[in-house]
Formats: sequence, C-alpha cells, structure tokens
Amino acid sequence: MADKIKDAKIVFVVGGPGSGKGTQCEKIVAKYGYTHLSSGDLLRAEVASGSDRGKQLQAIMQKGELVPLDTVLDMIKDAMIAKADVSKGYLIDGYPREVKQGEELEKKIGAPALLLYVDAKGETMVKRLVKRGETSGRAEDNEETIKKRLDLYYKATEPVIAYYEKRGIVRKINSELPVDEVFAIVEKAIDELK
Ligand SMILES: Nc1ncnc2c1ncn2[C@H]1C[C@H](O)[C@@H](COP(=O)(O)OP(=O)(O)O)O1
Ligand SMILES: [Mg+2]
Repeated sequence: MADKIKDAKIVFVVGGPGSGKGTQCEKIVAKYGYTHLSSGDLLRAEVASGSDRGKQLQAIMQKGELVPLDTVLDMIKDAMIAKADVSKGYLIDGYPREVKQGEELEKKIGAPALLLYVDAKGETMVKRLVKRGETSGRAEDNEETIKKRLDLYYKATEPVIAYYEKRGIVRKINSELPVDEVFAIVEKAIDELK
C-alpha cells in the first residue's frame, strides 16, 4: 500500500498561521492537480468526527499547543495513500513544525522536493486571522490564542527553514503581496519541479 506513494512529489508548505498557506495551496491544486493536505484540516476533521482521539485533539488545539507527532504523521500518510491514483503531487500544509517531524516524514513516506516558505509579517498574520475569526468559527482564531500560536511558530519553525535551506530546497515567498502576485511567485517554484 505505502508503495504507491514512494516516488511521490512532496512539497512542504511552511508559514505562520494566517500567512496564506491555505489560500496558495488552493490555487496550486486548481492549476497543477496536486492534493492539498493541511495537517490542521485533518486534525479538525478528526475533532468533528467526535471520536475519543478527536476530543483529546480538541483540548490540545484549543490551548494552541502541538499535537503528538505520530498522530499527525499517521493521518498524513493515510490521506496520501487514499489519493495516490489521482494526485500529481502533495502539498503538505502546516507540517513540519519541527525538524524532527520532517525527518520522521522522510523516513516513513519520502523526501520533500521543495519547501515553500510563505512569509508574512507578524502583524499581518494577526490582522488576517482576527478577520478570518469573524467568519471561520474556528476555536483557535481568537487574539489570545493567535499570539500564542505565533510565538510557538517562530520558535519551532526557524530551525525547520534553516535545516532545509542547507539542502537547497527552500523558496521564500513574499506573502505580503496581493494573492495573485503571491501565486505568480509560487508558480515559478512549482514549474521548476517538472
Ligand atoms: N496575500 C494575501 N493578501 C491578503 N489576504 C490574504 C492573503 N493570503 C491569505 N489571505 C487571507 C485569507 C484568509 O482569510 C487569511 C488567512 O489565510 P489562510 O490561507 O487561511 O492562511 P493559513 O492557511 O496560512 O493560516 O488571510
Ligand atoms: Mg491554513
């Protein structure tokens, strides 16, 4: 089963909460036929299912903390295998949050070909998330939790970027620009993969 994804094209999409990862991933899916896997969405789906695991996850996420590595990884792998026949590649959105997560994914699934670093200023991310919170109904889109997530993000993600920069696969995307201009930069990075 796992054989189906052993040569899969894997793109990590990394950036702070509200930086625009989901927005750009949606556009990549439409143009390139990739499968978008947001660890956050997979986790929220588990919560919505009302399972015991979902209830534990909800408590962790509401506090703005990170969910255990094995749990996230298992969900990503299952979702990849489910899409193997139709997918041109995979966008792994919001993962890895820590270097160790990246190493584990590589061991169990495969190496990333590209890391899209969706970069926006802290104040921009807070503004976007507060606005998203007005309509999203996401428990974690409130200002206090947002600030906590941003702190955690900076601490955890800087080493991740540095690690993949050494391997030459990081493309930093200026996500302060309007959505379509951001996507024009993203397209160049994806086109280089072919
Ligand atoms: N380049 C951009 N300019 C303005 N708003 C943007 C933007 N990219 C995304 N947004 C908006 C859409 C959402 O309401 C909010 C967060 O975007 P998102 O794609 O959900 O972020 P993420 O998935 O990184 O948390 O910001
Ligand atoms: Mg998102």
